[in-house]
Amino acid sequence: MVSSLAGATSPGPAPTALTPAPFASTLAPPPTAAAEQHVSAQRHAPVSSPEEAATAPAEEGSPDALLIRRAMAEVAPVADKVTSYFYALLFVRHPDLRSLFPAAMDTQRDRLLRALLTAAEHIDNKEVLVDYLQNLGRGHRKYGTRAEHYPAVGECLIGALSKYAAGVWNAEMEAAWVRAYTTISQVMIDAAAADELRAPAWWYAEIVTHDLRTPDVAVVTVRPDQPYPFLAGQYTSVETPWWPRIWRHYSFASAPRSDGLLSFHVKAVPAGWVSNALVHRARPGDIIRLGPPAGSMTVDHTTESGLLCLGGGTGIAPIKALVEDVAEHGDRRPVEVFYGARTDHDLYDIDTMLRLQQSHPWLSVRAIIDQQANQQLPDAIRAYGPWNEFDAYLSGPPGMIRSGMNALRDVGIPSDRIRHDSVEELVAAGS
Ligand SMILES: NC(=O)C1=CN([C@@H]2O[C@H](COP(=O)(O)OP(=O)(O)OC[C@H]3O[C@@H](n4cnc5c(N)ncnc54)[C@H](O)[C@@H]3O)[C@@H](O)[C@H]2O)C=CC1
Repeated sequence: MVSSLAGATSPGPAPTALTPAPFASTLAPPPTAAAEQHVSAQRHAPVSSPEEAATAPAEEGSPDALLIRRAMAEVAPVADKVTSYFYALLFVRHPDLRSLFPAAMDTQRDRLLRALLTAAEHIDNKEVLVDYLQNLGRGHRKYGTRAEHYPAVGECLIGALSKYAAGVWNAEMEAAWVRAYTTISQVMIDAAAADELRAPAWWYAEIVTHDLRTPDVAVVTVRPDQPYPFLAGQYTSVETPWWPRIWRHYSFASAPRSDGLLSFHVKAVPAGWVSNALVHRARPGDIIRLGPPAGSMTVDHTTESGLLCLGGGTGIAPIKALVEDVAEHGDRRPVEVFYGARTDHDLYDIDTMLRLQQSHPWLSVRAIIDQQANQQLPDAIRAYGPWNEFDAYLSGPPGMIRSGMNALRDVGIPSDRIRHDSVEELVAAGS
């Protein structure tokens, strides 16, 4: 399945052969309301905005990275056009691929650009890139993506870039993109192939309980059709029967349970198809689909450091899972949870957290209500501490993650001891 990008390119000489693959989410059908989901967990994941990425110092990096960034900077002002043209090319030239994507493509649009920026930003940082792409490769199995689809995506990607970066595009730049895409696609294809040997592409799960905690937050518990291995602090993707091929990420709200059940905290957000369906439509007996587990916001059981956990809104879900995980390991490490919400009505899971606090002397839970405290969650930690012996966990809306990173660094926790979900999607959620 080696292919060439030749046909897709405009100026410049012939292409390098390529073993294709899509950038991050190009074949992934995702989504809309960015707030409806959170994403890939990474330890001290690089969080930068598209604007920052586009204006990153152009002079640093390998020759390929410089060429890639140059093209990115050129297309940044017309990102929407590039994305539309890319999908138009893909579906016209490869109509068989259309069925891998959701019926409504409007929400798909900016994911490609984000994925490109992420890949371009990290092209020199193999460790981060490989982790990210392996995850994507595994995650693409549930969309029905196969190795032979990747060349088509590569062709159309280069086709779209060469058209909109025409002012700077040349043979050298094209070769750099081809090399990058070849690497990217191969990592994804290999990860998917390895995963195929040990796990299904997706799981079916039946909703067993549906607990509406506030007018727009539900705790949904499901029973997967076969064992679902995961770690506390991870997340999965969820597809409902009402919106085929539209997947959203949700963190597991409990550590793995002996009865195999999984639970999620879902907030219905404006224009959030999946979240509204899960909160307002789903009932026990309904069947949803789950993708594989992902994310590295997990407890490091090799250390005895304390855990400082910040959970904002439904971001408390994985924090609860982490607390249960520490309890199950009998570690008795200090765990300090700050649970932030806009009003006291939004503290929908405070009873559970307080019950956990009662059972575990090493656990402290503090509710921070914006209105009452006159400050947002991350600032609250400054009044406590010292925190230099703690690892930190951040879970919540993108703006909270950003200001949480700053607050944590200010109180002496280095970024390599801070874990949180989400790289580029947090950014795209536009805090
Ligand atoms: N693993 C993760 O990171 C998870 C993330 N989430 C995300 O958490 C969000 C939850 O939404 P809601 O419940 O509506 O939360 P929300 O928007 O009501 O915020 C909850 C609290 O976080 C703090 N906060 C919010 N924005 C902030 C900012 N810009 N700077 C500092 N602090 C800020 C405030 O204290 C606020 O009360 C969603 O975006 C969801 O995708 C949800 C579950 C897991």
